[in-house]
Amino acid sequence: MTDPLVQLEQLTIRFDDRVAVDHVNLTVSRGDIVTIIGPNGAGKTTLIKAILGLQKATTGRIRVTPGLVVGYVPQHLSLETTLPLSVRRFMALTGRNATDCEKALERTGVRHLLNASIHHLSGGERQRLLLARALARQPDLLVLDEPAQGVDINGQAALYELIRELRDELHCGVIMISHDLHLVMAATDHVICLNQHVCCSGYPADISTDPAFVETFGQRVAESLAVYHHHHNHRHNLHGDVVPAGSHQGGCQHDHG
Ligand SMILES: Nc1ncnc2c1ncn2[C@@H]1O[C@H](COP(=O)(O)OP(=O)(O)OP(=O)(O)O)[C@@H](O)[C@H]1O
Repeated sequence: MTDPLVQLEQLTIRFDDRVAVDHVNLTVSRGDIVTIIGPNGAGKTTLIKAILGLQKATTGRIRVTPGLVVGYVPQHLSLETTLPLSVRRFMALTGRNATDCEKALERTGVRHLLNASIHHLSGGERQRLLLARALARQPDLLVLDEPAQGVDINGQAALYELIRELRDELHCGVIMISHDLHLVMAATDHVICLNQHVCCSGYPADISTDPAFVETFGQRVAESLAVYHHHHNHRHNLHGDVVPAGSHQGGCQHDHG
């Protein structure tokens, strides 16, 4: 099924005179797992915030299916550390009943922590709790901002596997930001390499061999993911600005074809 949940059309977001997101087209449908990769400051979180309705478009359109239920796992969770807060209470803040909350915790593998203080959770446990909170809403769309941060390497693979399973069970769409390139390549249907604008996008196997990817992430990363060459019509520097073809400024090189 290809029910579009979110469509971005030529989305551009500027902060003063700086372009954070530049003419991005993107569709997330039910059943999709779309992963956004890109260097620091590439506009990934800004793009996600636009999908969540937390950031206005400067130009372009953000279309969201009416009544869309979104489950969001943020990059940072700021909590008042002096206030005691158990996992049970944290989950109750979703407004879902205890059974739904416990089911969600069970599904993400942290039900045994029900009475633990959320301030004492490990990085991996915290991510699974945040995923359970998102899951308790029975979302149509899961939005995950670096879901595997603080998770050890074995745990990362398991977490991405869990995300795939949840996609299948809920038949939801998933859009996530990730820096774990190897795991992303294995666990994603569609990758978008963002550097303000979309440098390259497609199936993981194609992206990993795209020169735009090589330019953005460096030769070493690219070599570990295999490389092929195709046509380019421009380059851009490390700030994401387009520079004329043939220029030797560092950055990402690609076409929009
Ligand atoms: N509210 C804001 N006001 C002004 N500038 C902002 C605002 N939010 C983000 N920016 C700028 O927009 C650019 C993109 O930021 P964003 O957080 O989207 O990048 P990112 O790709 O998620 O980076 P990272 O990988 O480091 O998390 C950055 O230069 C950032 O400083």
